[in-house]
Amino acid sequence: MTRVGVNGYGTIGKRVADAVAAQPDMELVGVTKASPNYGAEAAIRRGYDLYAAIDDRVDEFETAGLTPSGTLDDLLRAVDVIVDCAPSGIGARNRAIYASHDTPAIYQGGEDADVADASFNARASGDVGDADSLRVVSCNSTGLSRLLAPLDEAYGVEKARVTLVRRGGDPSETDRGPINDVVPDPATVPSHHGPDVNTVLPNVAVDTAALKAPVTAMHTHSVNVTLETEPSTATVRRLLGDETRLFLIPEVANIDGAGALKDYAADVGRPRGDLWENCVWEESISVQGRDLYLFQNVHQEADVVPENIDAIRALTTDIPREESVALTNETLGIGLDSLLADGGTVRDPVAADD
Ligand SMILES: NC(=O)C1=CN([C@@H]2O[C@H](COP(=O)(O)OP(=O)(O)OC[C@H]3O[C@@H](n4cnc5c(N)ncnc54)[C@H](O)[C@@H]3O)[C@@H](O)[C@H]2O)C=CC1
Ligand SMILES: O=C(OP(=O)(O)O)[C@H](O)COP(=O)(O)O
Repeated sequence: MTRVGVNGYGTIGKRVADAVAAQPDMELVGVTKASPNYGAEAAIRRGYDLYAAIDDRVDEFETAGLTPSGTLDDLLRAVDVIVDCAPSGIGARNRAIYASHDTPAIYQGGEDADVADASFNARASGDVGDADSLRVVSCNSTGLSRLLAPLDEAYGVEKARVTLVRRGGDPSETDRGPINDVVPDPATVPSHHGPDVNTVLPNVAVDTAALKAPVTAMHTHSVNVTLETEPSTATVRRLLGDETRLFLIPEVANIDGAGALKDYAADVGRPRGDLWENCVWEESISVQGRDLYLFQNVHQEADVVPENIDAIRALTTDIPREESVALTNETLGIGLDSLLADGGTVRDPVAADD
């Protein structure tokens, strides 16, 4: 049983905590919060042991009636691995604390790649060897790595070009922007996403350009990949459809954007309406010569969560990657196979294309 702590119970941390608690081979020892806000109260209501992320704030928790089980140091003494889910940049500052306890650590994509011994994506990374720390690449890079790895293996990727329309902030981030604009962010090319993908897929040529839009639900990627061979549209659809962490949205489902996707996720019982899979519009997948085009959406709050679970196993056990992925998928319920997929309007043109 791997004893796990989560440092930073925010958007990512609370989801990672739930996912850890669902694993048969992991024990969630506790979670930290920096302040005794509604998130701290919710953690206690969910039955998680709450620790103060910052030593001298214990009084604040006590005053709020949320007496913590201890501080981050206490948590680190009780775990085999810590998952850092603190705000971007704080993870790098926490590194020395984890090192002082000799505690293996997993960091998130808001940190620079050199925060850890290796960057990680369950589908794309090679063996992590004897790494003592891993960094799960960002939500957008996770979405791109899951897509590009099978394409490169099957057909070879000569060059991928991706335009990312990023959500301005998460639904709870009222202070985020833009409010009424679409902003190149960064205005320079490439954005950090292509180089981030290369930390797990070093041999795949990928250029990324990014914008921010005043939406909160999901990121949208417009993808063009020049392949080294000329597969048919049908075979690419089949290849991507066989990937467990890619959900091919059937045309007949009439899901036209992030609003309907999140609605569907909630309707089928996903916790918090989370979509752990990349969501690829099946009818958008088209091959012209060696050029592949498609649109996909990425739920930024959720897609890195299963990757964190597989990163924990990669860091602390000898369980083979495929076994870990299968167990994570099974315990979380990953693999949205739409009941509509075989009866919809999309399959007919595919059959004709074969
Ligand atoms: N929100 C997103 O869309 C995604 C975020 N990430 C990355 O995940 C990491 C966490 O991001 P979010 O969950 O969005 O942040 P968040 O702001 O929602 O949550 C961070 C949590 O850390 C706590 N915290 C503050 N100071 C701390 C400290 N010194 N030590 C420990 N905890 C502290 C806060 O109380 C808060 O609960 C960042 O690296 C981010 O770039 C990665 C993928 C997607
Ligand atoms: O890791 C993320 O995005 P990224 O892949 O664009 O770096 C998360 O969506 C966090 O993005 P934010 O830095 O806008 O909060």
